[in-house]
Amino acid sequence: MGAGAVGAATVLSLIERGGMCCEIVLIDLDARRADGVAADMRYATPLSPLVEVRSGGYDDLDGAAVVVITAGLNEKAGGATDRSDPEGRLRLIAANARVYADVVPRVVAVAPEAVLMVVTDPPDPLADLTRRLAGHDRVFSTGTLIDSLRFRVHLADRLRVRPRDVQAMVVGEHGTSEVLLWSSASVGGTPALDLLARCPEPVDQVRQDIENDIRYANITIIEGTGASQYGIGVVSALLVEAVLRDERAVLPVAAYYPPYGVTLSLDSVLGAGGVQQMFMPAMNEGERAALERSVAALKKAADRALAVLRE
Ligand SMILES: NC(=O)c1ccc[n+]([C@@H]2O[C@H](COP(=O)([O-])OP(=O)(O)OC[C@H]3O[C@@H](n4cnc5c(N)ncnc54)[C@H](O)[C@@H]3O)[C@@H](O)[C@H]2O)c1
Repeated sequence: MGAGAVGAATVLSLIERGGMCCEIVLIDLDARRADGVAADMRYATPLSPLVEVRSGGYDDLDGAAVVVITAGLNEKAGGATDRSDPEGRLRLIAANARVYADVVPRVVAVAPEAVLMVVTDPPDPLADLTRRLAGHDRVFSTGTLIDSLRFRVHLADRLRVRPRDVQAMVVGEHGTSEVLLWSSASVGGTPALDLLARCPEPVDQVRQDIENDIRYANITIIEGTGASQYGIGVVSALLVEAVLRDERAVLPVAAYYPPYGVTLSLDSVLGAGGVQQMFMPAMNEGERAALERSVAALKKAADRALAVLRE
């Protein structure tokens, strides 16, 4: 759902990773856009493992295993590109909640068994709204996986190692209140903070710089290209695969966590049916307090999303 920048990047990544999907249908309010993107992608399929890519309408979701929802305003269109604005992506909540109030019931009517993956910003409160609209729990959002990858990339840069070998996680909101788990970040078996302490720059300054790079990465990208799309496209394709293959992959994606009564990212086990279990990762006192603040921000945001249903 949504054949814009993120939807298109997700489909391209699914085609290139290959082999998981036999049929991909692109749907957009702008049917000509969905037609154009699908036609463009289809011409690449002779070079990929067998997959059918086409545009369609809601009826074509009959039997879908996963529905990826990227429909809605992005940060640039919704005026959420000011680094000094504590709201960040939450500025998009009312507009995109209205889009979801339109889209989700129609998706669920045709594809009642599908797992619903929320990508549209702000993804965590929109996942709460989606659960409510869908009337089931097979709902998750891409959460802070993209932020965690950004954390790994920036740490790797500073430490001059490859990002694949850095373990680092961001939890809570995919947004300004997100929490970087510095206390457990590591390279091989060594704490990342110990390694940073060997670098010439003061550790506090490096931490601050990395936090800013991650928290506002979307804005940096948008200033250059108008839409953050390629990284999230790869992430979305990987998550679709984890569901279709019942991988039980442990990833920081967001799902409803009953002890907090809200959707947020923790260690989530992703497989058939969506998120199957969630664990609270190890964190120090400061990180725990920051997570509580993120939960409070997410609860308010979820209420704002639900308020759209009462309009
Ligand atoms: N979760 C993440 O980490 C992450 C990362 C990047 C972008 N995003 C978000 O993803 C969303 C999409 O971004 P984009 O850059 O692709 O935007 P875009 O404007 O390129 O595409 C959005 C598409 O949604 C369609 N749309 C709008 N309302 C619709 C409706 N009611 N039914 C069907 N289609 C509808 C539009 O026609 C458009 O083609 C934004 O909210 C953006 O902020 C999230």
